[in-house]
Amino acid sequence: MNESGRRGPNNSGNRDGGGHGNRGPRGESIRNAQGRERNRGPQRGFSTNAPSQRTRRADPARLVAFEVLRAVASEDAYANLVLPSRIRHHHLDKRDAGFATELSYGALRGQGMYDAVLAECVDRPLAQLDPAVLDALRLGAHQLLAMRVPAHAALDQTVGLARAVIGAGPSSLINAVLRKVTAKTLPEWLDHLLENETDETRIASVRHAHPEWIVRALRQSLVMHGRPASEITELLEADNAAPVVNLVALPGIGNLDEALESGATPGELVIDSALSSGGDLGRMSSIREGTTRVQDVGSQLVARAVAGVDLGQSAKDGEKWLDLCAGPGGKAALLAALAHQEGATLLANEPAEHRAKLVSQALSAVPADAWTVRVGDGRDVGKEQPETFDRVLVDVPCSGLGALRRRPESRWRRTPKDLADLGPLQRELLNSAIDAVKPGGVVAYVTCSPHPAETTAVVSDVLRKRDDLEQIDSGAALDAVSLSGNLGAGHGLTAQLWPHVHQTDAMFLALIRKKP
Ligand SMILES: C[S@@+](CC[C@H](N)C(=O)[O-])C[C@H]1O[C@@H](n2cnc3c(N)ncnc32)[C@H](O)[C@@H]1O
Repeated sequence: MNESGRRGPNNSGNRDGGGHGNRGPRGESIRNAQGRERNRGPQRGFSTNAPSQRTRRADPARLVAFEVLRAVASEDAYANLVLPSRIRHHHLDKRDAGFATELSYGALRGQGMYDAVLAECVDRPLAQLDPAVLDALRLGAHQLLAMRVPAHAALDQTVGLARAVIGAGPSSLINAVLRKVTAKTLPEWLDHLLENETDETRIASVRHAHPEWIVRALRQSLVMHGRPASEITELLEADNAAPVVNLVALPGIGNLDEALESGATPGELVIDSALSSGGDLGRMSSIREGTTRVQDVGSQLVARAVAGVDLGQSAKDGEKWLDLCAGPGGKAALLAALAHQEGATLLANEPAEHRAKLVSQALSAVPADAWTVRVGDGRDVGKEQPETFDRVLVDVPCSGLGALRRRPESRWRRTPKDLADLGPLQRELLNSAIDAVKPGGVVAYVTCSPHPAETTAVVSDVLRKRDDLEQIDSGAALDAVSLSGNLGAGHGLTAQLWPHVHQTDAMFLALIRKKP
C-alpha cells in the first residue's frame, strides 16, 4: 500500500476541476509511465458544479477497475484473471492498463482498511449500500488516499463513473462520502481509526489491510520457518506492494530477447527469468506462443529444484516425471521443457477438466512427445501407477496465503476453515505422490502458503506414518538451482521462500526421497 499519496495545496486556477486538469486534448487521461495521473494542477480543489453538471463519462481505465471489482464481488471472480480481459476489451494503452491495475488491485487489497474509513463517512452500515456503490466508493477512497491522483480528479471521475454505469441517483451520495474521505490523509485516518487500539494484531490488521487471523497466521508461519516474528510488518507490506511480474523463457524452447527489448530486466534469482513492468503482455508474440511465460520466480525455483535433484543416476534420459496437481500448468510447462531437454517425459495430472485444458495449452509450446495430460483425481495415481515415476511434483491445493500480493481479493475471501478443510486432501495427495514414486525417486511437496498447517505439519504427519522415506535438504536444492547459490530459504530440511526476503511468492518446498 502506498501510504505516501499525499495531496498538495489547492494552488491552481482551474476552478471547475471537472476532469479537464488531468486530461489531454481529447479528454484522455495524462498519466506517467507508472500509469499514475500526472499531478499538474489543483489537488485539493473540488468542482463547484453539482454532480449532475459534471463528468458523465466513465474514464476507460476507471471503468476497467470498476468492472474488476464488480466481477470479484458479484461473480466470485479472480481479479488477476478478469483484469487482462477487461483491459483488452476496452483497448487500454500501457499507461491506462497500469493505472487500471494499480487502482483495482489497490482497492481490492486495501478493502478492509478502506471500508473502515468509509464506515466513518457513511451514515448507515456499509452492508446496506448498493454493492456497486460500495465498489465505486472503494475505488474513490483508494485514489484519494493511496494514489497520486489529484483529489478533484479522483472525485469527479469516480462520480462520473457512477453516473455512467450505476445511475444518476447514487452520484450525490458518492460525492458527499468521498468529500468526507478527503478530510484526512491515509496516515491521519489510520491514526484516527486506531486511536484507542492497543492490540498489536488489530493494529497491524488495519494498518496493513489484512484480516486479523491472517496477521496471526503469517506471524506464526515466520516463526515456524525460522524467521523472527518482527518481520511481520515487512511481510504484510510486501503483500501490499504492486506485484512484480516474472517471466520465464522455457529452457531449450524460448528466449527472453523480445521481453528484454520491451523493457523487462534480467532476473537475479534464477536463469532464463526476467522482471517485467507489467501491462498487457499478450502483445508479445513469445508470450502468445507460450515459449515465454509469466511465472513467479518461486515457482520457477521449486520446479527447477525437483528437476535438479541428484538421484545418483548418471543421466535423466528415459526418466518419468509426474506433476500430480498440474492446473493451470505453470510448473508443468517448465518441468516439461526441462524433461524434454533431458530425454525424460512428464505426466501432468489435473482433475478439473477446464484446468486440464489450460495445462494442455501451457504445455503446447513443448514438443508433444515430452508430455501427456491426465484428467483425474491425483489421489488415484499412486494406486493406479505405483512406483512408476522418478520425480513427482505435488503442488497441492492450498489457502494461497503465500500469494496474497498476486490475488488481491483472496485475503478477504479466505477463512481459517479453509486450512482445516484442505488438510486431509493435502495429506492424501502427498501419500499418493509417494506411492507413485519409484524407490530411489524424489517427491517435491509444494504449497504457495507458508502456513505450518499446510506445510510442515502435513510433511511430518505423512513421514511419521511411513518408514520408506527420508527428507532431502530442500534449502540446498533451491540454492543449487539459483543464480546466487545462497537464498537462505532452508530451515531444517524444508525450505520457505518469502515475498519480503526473496520477492517471490511464499512458496514452501519439502523434498522427500523414497529409500532405494
Ligand atoms: C496449487 S494448484 C497447482 C498449480 C500448478 N502446479 C501450477 O504451477 O500452475 C493446485 C491444483 O490442484 C488441483 N487439484 C484439486 N484437487 C485435486 C486432486 N484431488 N488431485 C489432483 N489435483 C487436484 C486444483 O484443481 C489445482 O489446479
